Amino acid sequence: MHKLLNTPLLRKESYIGGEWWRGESTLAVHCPATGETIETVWDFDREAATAAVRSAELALPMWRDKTAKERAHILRTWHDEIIRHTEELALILTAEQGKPLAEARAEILYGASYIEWFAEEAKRIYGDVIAPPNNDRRVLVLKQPVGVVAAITPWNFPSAMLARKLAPALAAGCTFVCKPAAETPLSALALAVLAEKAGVPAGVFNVVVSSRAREVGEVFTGDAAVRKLSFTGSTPVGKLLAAQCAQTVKKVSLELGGNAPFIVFDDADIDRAVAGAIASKYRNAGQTCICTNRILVQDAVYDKFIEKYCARVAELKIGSGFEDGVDLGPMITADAVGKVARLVGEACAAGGRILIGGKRGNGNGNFYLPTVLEVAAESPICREEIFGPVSPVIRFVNDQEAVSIANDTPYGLAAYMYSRDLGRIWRVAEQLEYGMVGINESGISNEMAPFGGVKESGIGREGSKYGLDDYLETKYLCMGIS
Ligand SMILES: NC(=O)c1ccc[n+]([C@@H]2O[C@H](COP(=O)([O-])OP(=O)(O)OC[C@H]3O[C@@H](n4cnc5c(N)ncnc54)[C@H](O)[C@@H]3O)[C@@H](O)[C@H]2O)c1
Ligand SMILES: O=C[C@H](O)CS(=O)(=O)O
Repeated sequence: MHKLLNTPLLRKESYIGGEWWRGESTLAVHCPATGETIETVWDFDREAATAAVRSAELALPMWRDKTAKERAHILRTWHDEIIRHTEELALILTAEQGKPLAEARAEILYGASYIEWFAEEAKRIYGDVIAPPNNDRRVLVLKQPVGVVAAITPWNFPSAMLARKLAPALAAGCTFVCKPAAETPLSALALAVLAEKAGVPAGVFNVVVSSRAREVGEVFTGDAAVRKLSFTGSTPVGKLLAAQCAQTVKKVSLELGGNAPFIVFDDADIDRAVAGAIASKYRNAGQTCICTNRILVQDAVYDKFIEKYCARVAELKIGSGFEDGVDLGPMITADAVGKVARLVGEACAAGGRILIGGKRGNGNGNFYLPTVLEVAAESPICREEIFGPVSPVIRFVNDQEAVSIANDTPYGLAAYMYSRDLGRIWRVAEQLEYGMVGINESGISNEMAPFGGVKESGIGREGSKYGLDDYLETKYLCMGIS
């Protein structure tokens, strides 16, 4: 395996209460490009999850009572340590998740940007003094940390999705326990190494690695000391966890699945639209929540778009994320490849036509060729989150048809539209039932913007000035002064 093995950031133990825990059983972490085992890590269960919650509960008063400036300094130091170790973190990420190194480096920097952002926002948590209804009292509002936060994160961005949660939580004065995806635990453990180095106090940040997700989830959602669950993952699991949280009325942040439409109108800059669609569709081999899931192209420019788009797809290079010049790495597992193959087969059975790709890649890795197929809006592939390198393309006639097709899904995370008509942009963007809309731009993710969805794509926002609210409680003080 790549030279990453010699980095002290590579840990087997889970990080609980400021200690590195060794367990009684292990789980293997595989390289999706080759199938080889890159590391075995200790595999924990509900007891360790409970111990982590107790550690976070014990550390809460100390962390909550630090000044905002003290918390900000520690977060900023953590950010600086991450930046200093970007290359090692990126190598670990590519090894366990498979994405090209350039994307892995970008993810590390992207996650670090949330820690930097909320180190700054920590000092901007404001309350209110409100005009009283009577002169014998004063009305005040305090913002206070929610308390112990539990997080469960996915394998597709194993570093950034964790950073996007821990940053606002710790900035607000909360303490934090998390369970990374069992496919990609190493990135979270590497962040814990740097947390310790940056002076994050024991018990403030805890990482529990487990193959028994349900067990750990039952602790995180059931323990009354946990006052908030922040989950990023599939919509079905998000629904299950939210229901479990209801028993103790926890706050929840849910960043769930997507079914992004990418709408190309007849007045669009076609070259810009092609570039935007390639970037949005094939990043992380199509395994991102905001990947384009359906491409809608207006009749008058359909043939021109298809010709240019397929030419660009044909140039995409797939291979190991460690290879120079690779555009697409492997998918996370063989099952993930199987799901994509099933969706393509169903689309073809329903009348879809493959224009390029449509089959598994060579070698023993989890590869699927970048694929474009023409489908009807009703095709089964348009109903599911593909989460793979496949572009279904749909032809439409008028604006209202495009909006109707785009909104015809339970999901509402990201949508994209390309047009140069200002009136059309406003009319369509306001009608799209999505939390985020890219207009002539598909690179929409950054720490300064509120990331999140509507409908069955989630609850809450991550990043931006709005992101801190999800980790704060509002307390009203009515002070009699007579
Ligand atoms: N909206 C966003 O910001 C965002 C970001 C990344 C991924 N996602 C979504 O995540 C999905 C892909 O990630 P995934 O395959 O890891 O999703 P997943 O829902 O299968 O797993 C996500 C996490 O939940 C855990 N988990 C699974 N079942 C659980 C249970 N019963 N109890 C407790 N924990 C459980 C997993 O171990 C993992 O850590 C896609 O749907 C994608 O759209 C959304
Ligand atoms: O997969 C979901 C991620 O949130 C995508 S991004 O890294 O935020 O663009």
